[in-house]
Amino acid sequence: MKISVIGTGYVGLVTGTCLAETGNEVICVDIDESKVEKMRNGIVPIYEPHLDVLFERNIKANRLKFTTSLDEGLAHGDIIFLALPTPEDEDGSADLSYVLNVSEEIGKKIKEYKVIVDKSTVPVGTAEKVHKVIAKNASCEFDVVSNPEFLREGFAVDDFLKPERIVVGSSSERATALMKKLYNPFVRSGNPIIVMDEKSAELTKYAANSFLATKITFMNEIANYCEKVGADVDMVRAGMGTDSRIGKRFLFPGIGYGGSCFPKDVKALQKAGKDENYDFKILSSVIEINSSQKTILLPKIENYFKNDLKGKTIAIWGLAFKPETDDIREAPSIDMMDALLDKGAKLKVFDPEAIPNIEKRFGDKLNYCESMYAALDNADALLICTEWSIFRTPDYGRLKQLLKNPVVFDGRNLYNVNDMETEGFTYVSVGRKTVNL
Ligand SMILES: NC(=O)c1ccc[n+]([C@@H]2O[C@H](COP(=O)([O-])OP(=O)(O)OC[C@H]3O[C@@H](n4cnc5c(N)ncnc54)[C@H](O)[C@@H]3O)[C@@H](O)[C@H]2O)c1
Ligand SMILES: O=c1ccn([C@@H]2O[C@H](COP(=O)(O)OP(=O)(O)O[C@H]3O[C@H](CO)[C@@H](O)[C@H](O)[C@H]3O)[C@@H](O)[C@H]2O)c(=O)[nH]1
Repeated sequence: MKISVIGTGYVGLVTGTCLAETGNEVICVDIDESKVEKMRNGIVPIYEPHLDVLFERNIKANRLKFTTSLDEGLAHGDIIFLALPTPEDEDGSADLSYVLNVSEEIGKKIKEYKVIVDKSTVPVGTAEKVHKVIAKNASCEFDVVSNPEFLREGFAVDDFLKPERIVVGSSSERATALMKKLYNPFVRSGNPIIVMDEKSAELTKYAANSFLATKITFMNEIANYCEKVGADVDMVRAGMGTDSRIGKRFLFPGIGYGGSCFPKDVKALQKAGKDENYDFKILSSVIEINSSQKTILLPKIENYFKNDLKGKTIAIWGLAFKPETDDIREAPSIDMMDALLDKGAKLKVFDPEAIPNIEKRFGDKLNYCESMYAALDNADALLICTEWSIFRTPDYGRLKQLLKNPVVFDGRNLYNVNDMETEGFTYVSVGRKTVNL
């Protein structure tokens, strides 16, 4: 099939590449000329595990192409995917300007039947708006489908190739048949393509993200309470998660959720509720709790240094909003670094992939280090913000040798509390016993 993808970010590039992988001819369109130039030269512009192999082989096979020309993209695809940003607007709602502006162009430019597929995360009613905007100028038939994307950064290729489900919001039999033909190769193991109306599809995405953000936030509250009463959140998590009605996943407490999706999507659903005079009380709490959770370790760090962080050097491991990505959008590390800098601390930071993006945000305010151990040299304490695998089994001897004080503030509960106690570290984590303080 001939496919065009408009917007070549984390979602668009993965979508385009994976659809080329099943034999489709794909053109990806992006307005960012430098990005398109890189991709034309065979460079993947983001860090996403396993994407490079598929990317390279589909470019070689001539199934995956890149352009800055919307005209070229629209002429090519029978199915046109919109994978455009829907960032948070000032009032918390989703900014639909990218989606609607491109839709307006689509209306002016298409000359034969096309299926326009919205893959961006958008509020209920957007498919209808997109349809109207295109219809204003369109001289041919077209259908608009809502097809929310559920991939996770860091696992995006696997999530796309082996989805647990595919949601298709469509009221056109013709468009639904094309979507099924396109996606059947991805659900051969029997996972469903769930067809529903457009509005329900749009809400499914916000509901799923808001539920997951709520699940994490609930565990963060349990963790905070564990500290008050001397319970261990790891034990509570194990005890709860084995109940299949609750499930083991997304129960990991820490310094809050971040990323390009949960924070903005929870706020967008809350705002969409408000617009209908519906008060999503649970979402308001989730937003509030997550905001304070991001800096939950700050008072503990201040307390350790007797409320004087001026001139103290803190080493930070992990800056991306989660492991296996270079994405720093809404990363808890940013809140922690802003707060620590504000208190006069100096920061030596390390992340396997996110330093170029962090450097754009913080410039020369941070000391960027080449390795996790380089960050520790002469630092007064270590703070862990992201659970990259390489941090999981550190050389404790080296840690003690390099740090001025053997103290670790762990925002992701990476280490066994008893091991840290035996090794002689002062160890502060989330929802568990603090040792050697
Ligand atoms: N990142 C994720 O993990 C994820 C997962 C599921 C859904 N989503 C949703 O998918 C959408 C895209 O997210 P993303 O993370 O891929 O965004 P992104 O910011 O990584 O990428 C968006 C791309 O669109 C391009 N663009 C902007 N305006 C354009 C235009 N007029 N024409 C062509 N290209 C244009 C940008 O240059 C950029 O490359 C959002 O609605 C997001 O909420 C994201
Ligand atoms: O038990 C957990 C799981 C996650 N997180 C945090 O939650 C955030 C989001 O993590 P994750 O969901 O793994 O990453 P995303 O790539 O943001 O993916 C989410 O957002 C995407 C964009 O909408 C959706 O497509 C995915 O299904 C949804 O999981 C990160 O800051 C994690 O550190 C926790 O704190 N505890």
